[in-house]
Amino acid sequence: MEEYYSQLTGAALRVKSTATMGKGLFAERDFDAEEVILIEEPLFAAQHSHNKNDAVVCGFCFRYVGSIQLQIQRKLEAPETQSCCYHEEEDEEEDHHRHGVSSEEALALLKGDGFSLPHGDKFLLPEVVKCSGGCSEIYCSKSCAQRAWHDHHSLLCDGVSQHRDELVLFKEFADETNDIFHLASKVAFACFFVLRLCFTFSVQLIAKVMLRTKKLSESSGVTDRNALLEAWKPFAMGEKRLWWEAVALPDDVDPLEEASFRSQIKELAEASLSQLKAALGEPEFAPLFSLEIYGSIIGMFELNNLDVVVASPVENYFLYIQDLEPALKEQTEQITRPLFEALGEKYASFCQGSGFFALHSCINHSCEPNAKAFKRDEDINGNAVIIATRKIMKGEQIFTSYIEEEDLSYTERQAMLSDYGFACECTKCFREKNQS
Ligand SMILES: C[S@@+](CC[C@H](N)C(=O)[O-])C[C@H]1O[C@@H](n2cnc3c(N)ncnc32)[C@H](O)[C@@H]1O
Repeated sequence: MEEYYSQLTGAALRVKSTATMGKGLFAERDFDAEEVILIEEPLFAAQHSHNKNDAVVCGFCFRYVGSIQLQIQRKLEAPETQSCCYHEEEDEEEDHHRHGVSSEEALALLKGDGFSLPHGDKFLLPEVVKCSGGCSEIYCSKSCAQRAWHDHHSLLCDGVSQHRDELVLFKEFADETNDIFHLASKVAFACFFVLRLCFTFSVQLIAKVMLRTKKLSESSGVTDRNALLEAWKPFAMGEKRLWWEAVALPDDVDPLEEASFRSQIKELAEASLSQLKAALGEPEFAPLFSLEIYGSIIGMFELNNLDVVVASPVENYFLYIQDLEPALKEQTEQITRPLFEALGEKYASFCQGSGFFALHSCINHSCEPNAKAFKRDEDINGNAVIIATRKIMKGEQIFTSYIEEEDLSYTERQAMLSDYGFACECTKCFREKNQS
């Protein structure tokens, strides 16, 4: 384990076992407060499907692409209720920000002959590079397109896949799972959302392992079995539990119904696995398609998934306009105001996804953390960035907080963390537990 992680950490960090929390990430040198501890690319990641109109980004590194004009156009074209997190109150609030300019009117302006967004040249974005296989995936550069292709996309691209129909069926199955649940709607929603995410992730992970296995057995001549074990290594390291055992029991499920809830989830995984087998299963990869492995892949996401967030250049653009000197601002807003008004709250919506990060997922929780995930202005892609929140000395373990409410009481914090499936063993909890 330490050897595998040492290839990823470099000299400043180390992954090693802890007494009570499994493995953890440790500082191998001092870090100053506010210093960047880690910048890490995801092993795999995906933009949430409901976010695709809010942010047009590279399918590999999540950088915004095209132009500010294209980004605004996509936001305006998005159907009103496309978000999975649709809240009526938010929509009402959004309406207050609109002053009678409809999306259609704003789009007509944007697409009008000779329209050019004032000061758009101060916010240049990389040109859109289309997938060479002919599907709808887009990238910010040829290099990202090639990396995605070799990493997983050559097995999944609609334009070239021999199993296109099966992949579509698998995806549709995930999309329709909310009908399968007979329990309360909140439960259905939570599991539905996880399963959709897991569709994207499991196919990406499995395609990635298959392609890497093929490459390893071609280049080094090792047996398929050994190559498969080597390709699986990054995921073998991730903390895993079977999904149907790891998932927290939702509040609205009667504890007496727990066994039935877990067995429904297991059946769901089983059914989705048979779709996945039809789409990607090749005999030499049979071990990847067992229910135990599939359940633990989904369980690993459940335990280790991290948000992928990229700030919006559209928000920065409108902030820039707002800060122009008064005469220029007035002149510019003659053109941009209708767009701003039609966008409403959407002007600030940003890129959202989830990802699996080899090192970030080794960071344990503390209710008095010494680090946090933080994006600086220059962090314009989906990489995770961890910074120190105080001076950290060589040898200390790096901790972030998994919850936002670190000031709550011991009992309240433990209750929140039980949703993550563990009892917190951090120094603050240890102190407070012994005081009470
Ligand atoms: C994202 S993983 C962190 C890495 C993990 N320790 C490992 O071995 O892979 C989260 C898991 O680490 C353990 N963990 C993290 N913080 C903890 C804490 N404060 N107290 C006890 N266990 C903790 C729990 O098992 C939790 O489910």
